[in-house]
Amino acid sequence: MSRNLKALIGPSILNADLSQLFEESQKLLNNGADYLHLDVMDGHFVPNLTFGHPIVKCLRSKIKDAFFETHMMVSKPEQWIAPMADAGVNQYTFHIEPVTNVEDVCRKIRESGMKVGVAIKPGTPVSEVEKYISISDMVLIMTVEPGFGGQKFMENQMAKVQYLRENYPLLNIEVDGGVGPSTISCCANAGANMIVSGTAVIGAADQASTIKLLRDTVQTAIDK
Ligand SMILES: O=C(CO)[C@@H](O)[C@H](O)COP(=O)(O)O
Ligand SMILES: [Co+2]
Repeated sequence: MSRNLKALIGPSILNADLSQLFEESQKLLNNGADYLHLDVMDGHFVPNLTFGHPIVKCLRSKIKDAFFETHMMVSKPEQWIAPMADAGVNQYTFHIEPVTNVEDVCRKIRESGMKVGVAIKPGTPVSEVEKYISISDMVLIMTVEPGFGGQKFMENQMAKVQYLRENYPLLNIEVDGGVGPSTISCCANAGANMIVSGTAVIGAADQASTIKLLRDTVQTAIDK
């Protein structure tokens, strides 16, 4: 794999104690998280609700320098670009499934100063997202049906990761859903370099060593 790639671990705070959002987030960063993955759900694109830009803005007011990725599980991603940029988001990752003009959304995200992530659900073919790689900074391959933390990792999604890594050696490929110590080798060997992990990190007795294990496994596969 290309040595120019970097293994990055972005814990999801979805299953954390959200009444302590700042403390939980700061703890993850102190324990070595490379970035925070913030799951935004609108109750329409997915059957669950979380939080939006006002909460992200509050978190940003207390955490100045961490990289924030918002995973936008929403039906109208275009609607939240400006508010999320204003809230201090660094990367805006959105699902392409409900969007008719993906190029437009990518351009608007970039113009607002954020990085662009494009995401697909397990049922969406990789060819659907491949079209947008040249105008994106990252592709997210979901390894569960989006909507809830704590689900079982879908190993059959690794074929998509493998295909992308073989064809795009420098692409940032993120996986999200059911990723933890027992599934990380699968992700690393397929070629993912950006790892979202929720329950496995939040619930770990030792967060720092869990984050390190995830990162070391991925970096070792990259350096092979
Ligand atoms: O986007 C999602 C779920 O829709 C994820 O970010 C998960 O919330 C990650 O949590 P685990 O599956 O690792 O518990
Ligand atoms: Co997510």
